[in-house]
Amino acid sequence: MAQNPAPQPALSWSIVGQGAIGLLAACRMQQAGFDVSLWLRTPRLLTIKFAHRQLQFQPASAPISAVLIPVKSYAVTEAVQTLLPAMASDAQLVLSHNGMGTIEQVKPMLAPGHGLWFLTTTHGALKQPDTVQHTGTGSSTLAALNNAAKVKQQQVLQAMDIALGPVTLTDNIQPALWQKLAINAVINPLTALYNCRNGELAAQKYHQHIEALVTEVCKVAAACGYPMSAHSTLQTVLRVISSTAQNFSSMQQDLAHGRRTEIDAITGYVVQQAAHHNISVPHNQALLEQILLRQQQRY
Ligand SMILES: NC(=O)C1=CN([C@@H]2O[C@H](COP(=O)(O)OP(=O)(O)OC[C@H]3O[C@@H](n4cnc5c(N)ncnc54)[C@H](OP(=O)(O)O)[C@@H]3O)[C@@H](O)[C@H]2O)C=CC1
Ligand SMILES: CC(C)(CO)C(=O)C(=O)O
Repeated sequence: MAQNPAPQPALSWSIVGQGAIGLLAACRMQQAGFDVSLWLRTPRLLTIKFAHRQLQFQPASAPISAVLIPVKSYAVTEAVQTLLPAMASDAQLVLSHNGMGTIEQVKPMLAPGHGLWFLTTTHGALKQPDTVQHTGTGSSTLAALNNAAKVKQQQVLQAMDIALGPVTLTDNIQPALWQKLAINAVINPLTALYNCRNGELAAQKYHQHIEALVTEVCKVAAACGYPMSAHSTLQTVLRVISSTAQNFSSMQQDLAHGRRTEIDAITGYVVQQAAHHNISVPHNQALLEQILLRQQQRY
């Protein structure tokens, strides 16, 4: 007779940084009873206000058994490098960020027992000094990226469902990442360039440009083995423009505050993959150059 697998004991979780998404996840997990600590550049006790309550987090200490890494795409490999000496031999690592390219960089850094995951989310969060706000209710897609992850699936899924759920577990994260990439490759650079809220991109004057960007991303996705319909991807992008109309995108905010953007992992990734497959992407190429120039002037 088939038996249900024995329930696995909950893991202790560490979360990297004190950014918006990481603190949202940390607060929700602590409120649900999880043992959560923070991996900060300077280890210390951190008090954060969330939903009218003050929550306290201890600094993470070795050995780390599970870690959520919700840092900007360009900060992922350095974060993993600094975590490695503190990680248990069967530690679980969950990457979570906008943009692409980090999975290939992180995989070879890990020991055979380290489980690797990717979680992509549509939740929105805002960090202000000592406070984190849940600014947009969303959902997440999660996938195990190696065999050492599959062994701990039940525990990681249960924790991520509390942190940034509801979570859909998938065998292959790539289609979800390409869909998110198409959204970010349109909204982020355009709002950064025109210094506007997401909703302003619904104006007719931007429609042709958006359609051209989406068509190029879909051609590149197909060449990479993830075909996406240009028509339905465009509808998805327009839906996100409308559902996040009042938001300033992360790239608009980064440029406005003189911070480094994630353009390399978003439009840069599209252009790099296009070159690899000999596909012409003039609209994405031009946007990449414009944002890099703005970033150089401000960062
Ligand atoms: N905010 C949102 O609503 C959403 C964000 N995302 C994506 O999620 C990712 C994270 O976003 P967000 O939370 O806004 O980003 P933030 O930059 O606000 O947060 C990242 C945090 O991680 C810290 N950090 C980075 N590297 C290390 C390290 N090696 N050790 C310790 N701390 C480190 C950063 O510190 P420091 O500043 O010192 O580098 C910062 O506090 C991004 O890719 C973003 O695009 C996706 C959906 C929504
Ligand atoms: C979906 C979108 C565009 C919401 O603003 C986003 O992910 C971002 O700003 O980085």
